[in-house]
This record gives sequence, structure tokens and C-alpha cells, in this order.
Amino acid sequence: MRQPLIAGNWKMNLGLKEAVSLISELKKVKPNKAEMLICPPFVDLPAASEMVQGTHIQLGAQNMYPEEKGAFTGEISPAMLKELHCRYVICGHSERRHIMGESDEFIHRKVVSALAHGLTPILCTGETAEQRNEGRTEEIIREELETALFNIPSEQAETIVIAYEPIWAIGTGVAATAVDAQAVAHFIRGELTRLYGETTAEKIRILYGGSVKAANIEDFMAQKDIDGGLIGGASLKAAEFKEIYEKV
Ligand SMILES: O=C[C@H](O)COP(=O)(O)O
Repeated sequence: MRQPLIAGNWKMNLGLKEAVSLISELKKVKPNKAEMLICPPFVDLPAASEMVQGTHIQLGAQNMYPEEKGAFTGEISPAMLKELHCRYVICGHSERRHIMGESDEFIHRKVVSALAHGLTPILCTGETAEQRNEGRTEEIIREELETALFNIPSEQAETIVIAYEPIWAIGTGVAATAVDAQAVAHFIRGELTRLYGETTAEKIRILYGGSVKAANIEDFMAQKDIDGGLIGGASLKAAEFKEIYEKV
């Protein structure tokens, strides 16, 4: 049985004061069967870490650099995230792929490094509008998965979370339909089965991301292969995120 995961990716939003205020509100939410995860900006992590200790809220980072330490100006290591009790790290978000130019190979290094440090990678996949119109969604996702997961053994793979985020649905207010999202999530599970076998593939959680809100979360959660949401804009407001979490 896969535990639902409701993950908030704050992206480059909410400074320290706003972060503290949002977390204070989220701490009041009654825990349910779903895991609640927040991924604040790096500068908010120390305060967030203290605030969520012993609560139902899990902490994650939006990114990391896949090395132990050293001359990597501006970067944050997996060990630094562990020290702050982060459990998750987002790897290969489309904004990092497309704005910062991250390659599938680099994302693979992050996934390997995160796993080696006991962090759970949330591996993001998804196609652009153009790729979708060309009928290349499956090809793109297959390539992203195969490269990112290359040589990762099934004992580790089963702990990974995959997020399907069609790029055209991110921050646009136009989410994929639940049926379309399920079709891709099903394809992803099929690819995971091909790579690792059914037992492992059935353990891996698949999230949908892209304009998720309280009004549509139930449609996504009703789908067989969708185990939660990776939520951007709607995770920045306590009431909306709470409502999403409570509807799971
Ligand atoms: O990581 C989250 C996704 O990019 C979705 O963002 P959004 O909910 O603002 O569309």
C-alpha cells in the first residue's frame, strides 16, 4: 500500500518571516493517512527544521549539489540537508532543467548522491507543450527515467518518488485532466516495471504536479497510479494547502 504524499514546492517564494507564519498554520492541521511535505527555499530550512520536529510535517529541499563538500560556490550538499533533518530532495524539476540547463546525466548524479546520503529523491519528469503536440510524451519520459535511474538497484529505487509534471501545466492554472495524468502515470509505472519488475514498481509513489489545487486534487487522487501531488502555487497559502491535504 503506497502512502499518499502531498508535497509543497515553495520554489523561490516566502522569506523567513513568511515561512514561519505558514508553517505555524500547517502545524495546526490534523494529521491523516497522507504524508505532508514542505520544500522551502534553503534559507528557510534551519527555522523550518526546528519548527517541524516531532510534527506530522516532513521537510525537503528543492535541490542539492551531488558532492560531499568543496569548491562549489553557491551550492548545498546532501550532508547539509541531512543535518537539517531533510528527508526528501527534489531532483530534476523542469525549472532547473530548462532555466538552469540541468541535464539528465547531472540529475542522475543527484539521485545517486541523494540515495547514498539517505535522502529520498523526488525525481521530476514531464514534457513540454511542443513535445506533447508532437506525440513525444512517452519518449521524453522514458529517456528521463532511464538516464536518471541508470544502475540504481531496486532496493533503492523502491524508495524513490517520481513526479509527473507536464511543463505546460506548471503555474498556468491549466492542469492536465485526471484521465490524461493517469495515462502518463500508468506509462511511468509500466516503465518502472520494465526496469525493476512489478513488485518494486508497485511500491514506487508517483505524484502529479501542475496547477494542482483544492478544487482538483480529488480527481487526481482517484486515479489508480497517482499517489499524491507536487504542488507549487497552491502550497504557499495555508488554507489552500490544508484543504488539499484534507481531501486526500
Ligand atoms: O513543483 C511544483 C510544480 O512545478 C507545480 O507548480 P504549480 O502547482 O504552481 O503549477
